[in-house]
Amino acid sequence: MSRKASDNVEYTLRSLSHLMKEKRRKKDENAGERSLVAAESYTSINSQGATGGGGDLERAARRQFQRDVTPAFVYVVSVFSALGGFLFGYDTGVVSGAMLLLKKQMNLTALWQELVVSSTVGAAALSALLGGLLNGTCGRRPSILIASCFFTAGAVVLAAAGNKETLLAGRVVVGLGIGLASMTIPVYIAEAAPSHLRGRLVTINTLFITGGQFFAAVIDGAFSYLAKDGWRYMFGLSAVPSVIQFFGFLFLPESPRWLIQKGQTQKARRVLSQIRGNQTIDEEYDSIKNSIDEEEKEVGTAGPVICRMLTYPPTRRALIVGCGLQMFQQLSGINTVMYYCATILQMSGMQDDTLAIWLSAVIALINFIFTLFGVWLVEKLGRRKLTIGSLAGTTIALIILALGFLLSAQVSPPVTLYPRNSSSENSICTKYSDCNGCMLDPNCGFCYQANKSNIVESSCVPVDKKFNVKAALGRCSNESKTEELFWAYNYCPTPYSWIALVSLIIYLVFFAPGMGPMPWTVNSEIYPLWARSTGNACSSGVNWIFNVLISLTFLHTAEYLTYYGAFFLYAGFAAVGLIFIYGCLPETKGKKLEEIESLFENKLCTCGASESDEGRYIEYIRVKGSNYHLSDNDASDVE
Ligand SMILES: O[C@H]1[C@H](O)[C@@H](O)[C@H](O)[C@@H](O)[C@H]1O
Repeated sequence: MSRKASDNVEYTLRSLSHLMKEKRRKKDENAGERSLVAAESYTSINSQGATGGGGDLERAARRQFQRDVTPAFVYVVSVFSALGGFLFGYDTGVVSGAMLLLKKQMNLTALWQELVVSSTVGAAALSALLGGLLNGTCGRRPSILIASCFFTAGAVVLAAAGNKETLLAGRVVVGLGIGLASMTIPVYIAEAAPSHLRGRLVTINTLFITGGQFFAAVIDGAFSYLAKDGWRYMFGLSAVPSVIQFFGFLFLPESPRWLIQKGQTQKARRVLSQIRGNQTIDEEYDSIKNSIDEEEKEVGTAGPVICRMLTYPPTRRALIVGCGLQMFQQLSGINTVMYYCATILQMSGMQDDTLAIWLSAVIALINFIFTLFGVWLVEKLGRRKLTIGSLAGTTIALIILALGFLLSAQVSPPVTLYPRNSSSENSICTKYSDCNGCMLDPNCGFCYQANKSNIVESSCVPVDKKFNVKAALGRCSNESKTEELFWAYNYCPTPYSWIALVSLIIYLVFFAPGMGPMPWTVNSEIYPLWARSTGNACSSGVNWIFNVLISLTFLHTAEYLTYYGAFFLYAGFAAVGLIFIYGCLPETKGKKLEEIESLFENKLCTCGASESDEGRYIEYIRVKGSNYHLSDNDASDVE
């Protein structure tokens, strides 16, 4: 054995024996047992692999220890739950590709298209708000089972829909599932996870949301070639994960915290032992039970939960932070980017419909990959730093996006050709003197003749409302474009269009790891047990309401404020959000759910717990500079 390795082993054994003595002295059974497990595994690894050198030993010990501390079952629980996140992402994402085919096959007017898209989001808002009641009274598990029934039923109705009314009904049913899943799943995972992994496991749910959005974009691309019934497959496929989730949850347990709250002691103990593996659960059980009893004494049990939450300062503050986070997530325009990225990409010069669909898939993939970064970063940086860094980057990206559009608007090509006999239909568009004005009017498109990338002659003409891909009359009304004649609907040919594409990517690189997942993660942890369902119902409801508001108003906002105005507006919202989060979001990393309420005891906006706070509840054994996270007790034990 090398000198360095033998030093390490000796040092470790001394630390461990010291730790065990301390533990025995304190007669703390739980912590003592856990240390023993770690000590045994560490010593056995040392005796087997001493030749491997200090680094290998340390890594092996850490791996062994993590296996002991985190049984695989909690990962199984999280992944099955996160299938609900996948369906949330899939069902909100798939509609844009399905719509391209549907509007032709079912002759959908603009109003019907808008109804089919936003009915889901509206229903999600409603069911998220009502889901709090279901969660509180029936439990998390039945709520998830009901959500998967909604997902499956919605998928079947949509895939079989014979008319637009059935289509609308199917989208509403799917929306009910999305809303219920979006508020229940983060809570369920947070209540089952051990505190040192909670952030990571809840963030996996958002990873699945973005995964669902990416998968939807790929399915949209693949089935877009099946012009006749491609949309049926797009919608119907979502029945597969929802059925898997349903059957999985028949075997998965109820949240132990909910069971304790409802007084189902034996069952709660059984579930807790099941998800904590070979660790003793007495300490965790007692701390949950005590905190419920104390809260009941302090807040009482009379009256509706929302009233108690609003009159009790810590939960009122938590609610403001939780709803604020969800509101600013949507106000920073993520869904404008996700729903309209094909349009935004077309504006940056990609004229081909299929190419735009595939590029949307690339954008969704970027969102997914960078959410994965969030999963990795959340337990390293903590929620606060991650959210602040993410929103700061998002704000800058929005400003660049807006500047890109501003620059494009300034060099917007002028209209040079006006029809000689302007009919009434024509006159809506003849009032525009350049492409920018023409593009912003949904009734008009820009028809231009280009000669080696120079625009020679151009006019603003009414669009053929049915397909948007050609003009209703005059030049460009013939679908077989001549070589030099181009039709630009919703965009203008300018040399600065690439800025939109680049800033869209920067936007997602910053948004995805922090502002995407953190509002969900933080909301799953900041409320005490009695207020958790209601708190999450309210904040998820706020998320969906602002989602509808922003995505429904984007095109109108762009019409009134122009595109750069709209993005400057979102940048302004994001900047206000940054101030709010900087002032009000405390760090919850590593804290037990029962400890988090204390962060909201002081008046709002003095938060931002320092790293040194962790000394209170994180125990380390130091092996020459390497820290092994052992238990959630007082660090002074090992000093
Ligand atoms: O956290 C998610 C995620 O960032 C999605 O990409 C977005 O579409 C949702 O609205 C949001 O809630």
